[in-house]
Amino acid sequence: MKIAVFPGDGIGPEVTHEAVRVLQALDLPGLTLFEGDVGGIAYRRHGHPLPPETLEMARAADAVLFGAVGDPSCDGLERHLRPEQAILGLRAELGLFANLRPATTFPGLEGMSALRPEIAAAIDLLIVRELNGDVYFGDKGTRTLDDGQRQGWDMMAYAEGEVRRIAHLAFRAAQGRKRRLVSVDKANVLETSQLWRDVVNELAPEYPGVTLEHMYVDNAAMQLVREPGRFDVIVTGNLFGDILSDQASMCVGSIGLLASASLGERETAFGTFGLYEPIHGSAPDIAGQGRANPMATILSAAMMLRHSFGREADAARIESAVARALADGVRGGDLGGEAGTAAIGDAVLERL
Ligand SMILES: NC(=O)C1=CN([C@@H]2O[C@H](COP(=O)(O)OP(=O)(O)OC[C@H]3O[C@@H](n4cnc5c(N)ncnc54)[C@H](O)[C@@H]3O)[C@@H](O)[C@H]2O)C=CC1
Ligand SMILES: CC(C)CC(=O)C(=O)O
Ligand SMILES: [Mg+2]
Repeated sequence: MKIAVFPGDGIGPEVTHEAVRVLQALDLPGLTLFEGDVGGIAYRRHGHPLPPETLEMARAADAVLFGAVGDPSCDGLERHLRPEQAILGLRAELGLFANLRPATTFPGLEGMSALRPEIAAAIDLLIVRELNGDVYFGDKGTRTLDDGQRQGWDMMAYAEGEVRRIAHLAFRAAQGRKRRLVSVDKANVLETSQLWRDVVNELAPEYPGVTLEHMYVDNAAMQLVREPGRFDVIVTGNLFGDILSDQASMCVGSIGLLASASLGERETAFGTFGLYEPIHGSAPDIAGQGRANPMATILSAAMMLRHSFGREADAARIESAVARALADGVRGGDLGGEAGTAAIGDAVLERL
């Protein structure tokens, strides 16, 4: 079991450290961890946010545990050298087209939701976000118009094959859950979205047991806070999925709680190769203070054991330890409490 660990910037190393402690406590057979540089730290050490040796390390591993990248001091760099290119590059180079972002209420935490507790209590949804296309990967630039103004532009595009593979994955995910799929787009305005909707509709007859609904993204943002319990699986593009998942995190209680798995088609001896990371970023505002909540990263390690190593029992063990810590009142600053990063890690370890 070879795991490449890429801590990255800001709170990335702090939260990754706790997730590694949890993995090490599980007595996993043949567990080998190796660490690589990504993001701003990699730019400073190697002149590039995703150095070739880091990419090689990812390719040689069975799974990647990723912290976060992003450093305000790098925001003035040319775009291809910015820290964020590390995660975009890994997703593209490793063919990780499917980003699974589950959001489920934790018992006892309903009061921490930004929503009323009785509304938050019903949340149990999965956002399936396409991760290799959309405006994030289209051509982009800044040009000067005839009247002398600067204009920034980014191309949004989806090929039907890209939509088809993520839609199949989402239909199958819905089959294994409550069999309700909501496809989120902006087909009333965008051609990209109209194609998305057409392709999803073409596949629907292959999944007769799944109820398919289409929803415009503006309405979806509203429904997510009005009645999040109505959602089971949401499938959407890269940009909309990025935004809606941060929003879903506050419906549950904190961005420090939501994990993710990024999967492609590569199979290893143990399961599907994947990259696992919290949905949050490097949080420069709290970095270096030991205040970050590591639960999202710890829960991402659980997703790794499930999807990349077929170790459901170990995954469930971690998830239940996190849930029990929360039920026992262990709260980071993001949840109105006093527990620091290491104390939260300790609390999870004690309950494993
Ligand atoms: N996958 C990645 O590596 C991502 C990187 N980023 C990058 O991270 C940097 C900061 O971006 P922001 O927009 O501020 O988003 P962010 O997710 O880093 O932080 C947003 C807010 O949530 C808080 N927060 C985030 N994670 C937390 C945790 N585990 N515990 C407690 N509080 C937490 C932060 O303190 C901040 O107030 C940027 O450079 C951005 O590009 C952003 C999102 C994803
Ligand atoms: C930093 C971005 C590239 C991505 C992002 O915000 C995310 O994946 O959640
Ligand atoms: Mg994001």
